[in-house]
Amino acid sequence: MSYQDDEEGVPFDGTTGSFPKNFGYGPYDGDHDIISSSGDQKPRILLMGLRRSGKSSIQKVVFHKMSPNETLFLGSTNKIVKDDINNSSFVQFQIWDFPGQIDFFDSSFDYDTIFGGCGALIFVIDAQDDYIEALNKLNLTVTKAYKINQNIRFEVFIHKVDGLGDDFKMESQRDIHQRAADDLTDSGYDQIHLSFHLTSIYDHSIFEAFSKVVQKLIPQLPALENLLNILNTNSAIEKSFLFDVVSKIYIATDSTPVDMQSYELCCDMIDVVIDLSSIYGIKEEQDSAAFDEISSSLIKLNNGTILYLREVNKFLALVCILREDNFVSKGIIDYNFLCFRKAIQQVFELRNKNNSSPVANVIEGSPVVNGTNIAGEELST
Ligand SMILES: Nc1nc2c(ncn2[C@@H]2O[C@H](COP(=O)(O)OP(=O)(O)OP(=O)(O)O)[C@@H](O)[C@H]2O)c(=O)[nH]1
Repeated sequence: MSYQDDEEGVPFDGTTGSFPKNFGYGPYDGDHDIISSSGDQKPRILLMGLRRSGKSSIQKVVFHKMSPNETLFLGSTNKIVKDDINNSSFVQFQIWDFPGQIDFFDSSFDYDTIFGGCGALIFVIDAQDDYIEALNKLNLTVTKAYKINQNIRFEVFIHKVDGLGDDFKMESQRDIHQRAADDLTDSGYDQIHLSFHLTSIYDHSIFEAFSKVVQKLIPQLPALENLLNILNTNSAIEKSFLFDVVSKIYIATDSTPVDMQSYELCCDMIDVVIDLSSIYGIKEEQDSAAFDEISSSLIKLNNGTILYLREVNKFLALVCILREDNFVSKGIIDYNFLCFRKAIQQVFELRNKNNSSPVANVIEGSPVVNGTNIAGEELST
């Protein structure tokens, strides 16, 4: 393994790491942006489910770096806990962690406000427990929320699957999926779409599932995916992820399927880079961070694969997987990366300029044409 601090990394336009704070996040369909009670435009993600299903643990592990074992000592949540995910992170939204014993007939809860401004609702089901009661609650929650806000995305985390064998895991998922769909049909809501994810805080599955939830709240996702596809094609890269460095959520990847092993490798690489930078990379006299505009790393695996990380801005890193034979043209890859980085910045700048302008919509729909990025520059092949 080799680690290198890329000294010749070109500072980007003098604006690297200084993207405007408001990235224009909103519901994916762009019909209306979510305004929180404080007036901020921030998508809201609700965490619901029965008591002890693992809601608070998920939030703490993914966004507060709590180790999974420490969650054993978490107390029960007895009121709605609102968490602003915006400190030093690209991923900006609010997570509302609900108490498991929430009663939908309690008049003290203002459901119009709660569901009205919500982007995604994650319902957590403990797969190690009997899930019949959880399915009843899921049905009640989803139908109630849908009546108030039809734009909510419903995500079901079949959680704590670390304790289950592979066959049992798949069988539980099939059974839960089937029963939940039947329940919705019985209550006359078969138009509601539920997405299912198998998760555990003891591996990367919870980060992967959360990545997918967050991606659906990023209006620029098609543009980002297209840019990654173009970068891959022109640089002989096999897989690339755009990571939020702090949470290790990937906010976009190219259109090839994600396999867990590649995702885990890339997460581990970010850990290695941050750890090494914290020890050797921080200059004492400056107030510098472990991840900055010259952060870059190259790891050669003994199976002829290369992991290549480059800083995109102070929140985002591009992590690529490619074959060692294709890395001979590193100059081209680096040039293409600079075009990619510039295009990404333009996507967000345009979005920020005018959230609802026709220009922003064009960019969401067709950001890149025939190997040319939206900056009009050709990528090298
Ligand atoms: N095996 C396993 N245990 C988990 C997992 N996630 C959470 N737990 C455990 O589940 C227990 C309950 O977790 P909490 O996060 O407190 O559950 P909660 O849903 O917030 O509970 P309430 O606040 O009562 O609604 C804790 O002991 C966690 O360690 C997981 O992925 N696998």
